[in-house]
Amino acid sequence: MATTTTTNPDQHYNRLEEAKKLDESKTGVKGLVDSGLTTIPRIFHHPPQNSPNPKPLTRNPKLSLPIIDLSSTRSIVVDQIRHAASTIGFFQITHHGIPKTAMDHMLSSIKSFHELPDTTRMQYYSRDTSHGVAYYTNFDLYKCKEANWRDSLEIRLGPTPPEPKYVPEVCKEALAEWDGEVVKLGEELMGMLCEGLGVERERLKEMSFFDTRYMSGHYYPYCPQPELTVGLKWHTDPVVLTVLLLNEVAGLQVKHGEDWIDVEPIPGGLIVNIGDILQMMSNGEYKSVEHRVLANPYREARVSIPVFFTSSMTEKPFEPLLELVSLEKPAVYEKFTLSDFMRKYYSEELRGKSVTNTYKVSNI
Ligand SMILES: O=C(O)CCC(=O)C(=O)O
Ligand SMILES: [Fe+2]
Repeated sequence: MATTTTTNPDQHYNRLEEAKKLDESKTGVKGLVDSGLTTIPRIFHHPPQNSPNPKPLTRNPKLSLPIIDLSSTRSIVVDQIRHAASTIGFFQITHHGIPKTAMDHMLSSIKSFHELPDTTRMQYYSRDTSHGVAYYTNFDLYKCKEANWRDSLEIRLGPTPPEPKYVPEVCKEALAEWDGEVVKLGEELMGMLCEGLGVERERLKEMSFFDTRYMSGHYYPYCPQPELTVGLKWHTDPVVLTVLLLNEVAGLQVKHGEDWIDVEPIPGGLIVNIGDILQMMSNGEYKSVEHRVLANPYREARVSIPVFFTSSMTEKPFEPLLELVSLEKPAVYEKFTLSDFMRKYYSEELRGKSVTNTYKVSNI
């Protein structure tokens, strides 16, 4: 029987029942907040090492993400991107060419979706992503040990967008505009990331990186006990590259050594981070770094919209780019396929670096 109980004998609870109850409400954690609850269900309780309290992980206020002005001289930008991608794995970009109006429009349409009346929102609730649109809470709700205080509206952008009938009306207009802008930016970033590695950008195109992209419109409502849970557990992104649009409510943290860096979004800026696939293709040169989101203690909802770029070649064996492999620097990763990688990633709850580790060449 799939029922899980905690190891703490005085805190037995039926995990599966709680998961089902939440799922069957079809209104996510937003629905829980709207019901006026003051304590969070047991399924959201994280062990202290995941959540910021009672033992906060050390935080160094002096550390911050590099900010890269894309309108600077190209060689300087390439150098800054290469450096950030090889160290902290995250950077913030400004003057990236996407109009502020398109960003604001995208953020407000996702917020509006999550704030639609329950009965309207419920019609979209599903864990089936085959139509290209799915609204759910916690993609790994039935697999994870502890759930996150967030809901998501996942939308496939390419190679084929979903049929319009599946796309919530409040998002339609913003979405079309956003995809057009973000694809151009993604291509530009990828060109510069390749240049930083000394690799022809055509090499990544051959692998059809970038034809597959999807976005998640995440919504982190107010949490009445933010010290007991998280908005999103620490993880790395199982993709090539992520471009992340955030509203002004704080919460994202990036791991750097033993520190967690608070990400402070600049109005009009975007966050970029390296995914696991690019880490492996770059033979470990670029870093896919662990990050997490704290539970939102503010009445104002936190909205975040990552666009994930990846490839549609799910069965093609990938390996670190040969240009980056030499006698002095042998391949760090074995051949892998995206389908095998994704199967491993989703077979367990978010679990940080361990999936890329499974492809590490054992003798180095
Ligand atoms: O909400 C955020 O700021 C980050 C979301 C994220 O890391 C993800 O969806 O993979
Ligand atoms: Fe992420």
